Amino acid sequence: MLQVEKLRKAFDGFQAIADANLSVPKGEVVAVIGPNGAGKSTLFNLITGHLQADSGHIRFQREEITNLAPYKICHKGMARSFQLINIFSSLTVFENVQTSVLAKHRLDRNYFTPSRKLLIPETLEVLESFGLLDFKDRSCSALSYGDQKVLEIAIALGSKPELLLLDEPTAGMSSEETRKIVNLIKHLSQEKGLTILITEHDMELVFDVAQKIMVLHQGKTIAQGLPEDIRNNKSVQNAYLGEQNDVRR
Ligand SMILES: Nc1ncnc2c1ncn2[C@@H]1O[C@H](COP(=O)(O)OP(=O)(O)OP(=O)(O)O)[C@@H](O)[C@H]1O
Repeated sequence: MLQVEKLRKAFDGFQAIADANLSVPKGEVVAVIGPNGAGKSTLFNLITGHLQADSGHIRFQREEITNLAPYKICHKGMARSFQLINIFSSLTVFENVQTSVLAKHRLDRNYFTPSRKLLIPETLEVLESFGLLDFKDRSCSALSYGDQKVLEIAIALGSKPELLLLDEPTAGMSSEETRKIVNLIKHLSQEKGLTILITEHDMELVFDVAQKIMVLHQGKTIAQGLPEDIRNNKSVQNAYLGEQNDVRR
């Protein structure tokens, strides 16, 4: 579904992505792991068009999407959540999800009908599937951190994507909130057949949810394969030596 080939990106001469290669098969959960500063967020920003690549290729559903604008990539069926929660905190839970459902149907610029009257059943359906129906009229700022993250994923899915990118979805979460996100990822993958690309420092989570793992080190893909192969890979173990997150744990 997604192929990244020989991708490169430098910031003022610093090669943040030096040679990234990644293949995400349809229907799988694929994790990108790597020590701090390996280039995981930069890679995500390149894939979603939030950064421009210097060279290399990104193909989504066999179509070249390298350096397209983020909204064009989104309309092709890719959605993401960010490392820091990215919701409109002054809007209600319902309004946040409705905004993304409207965008999917390209009704966010409909000047003739008040947008709050559009696509109500579809918005309610998304809220229900995420267990957020009871909170629909609440201001987002009143939600717990964990529920805000669930809401952010619900917003991303409001656009009915084929591929969902999750950038460190459990950063800063309690173990209970983390469990909720793990269950959500499994549900979206197993029940809804969604393809998911995730970056995460929590190795327990990665080995629990991912069918395939790609390891990034100093901007280069150093390994890509089944979780067990990655766990036993010597270069991966070396890349993690001295790091807080030991891949063998
Ligand atoms: N806009 C930027 N300008 C300059 N350098 C940047 C920029 N964005 C990232 N970098 C650098 O690129 C490298 C990779 O950063 P990136 O955030 O992609 O790593 P990461 O693997 O996501 O790290 P972490 O796990 O800590 O989130 C780092 O050295 C970072 O300082």
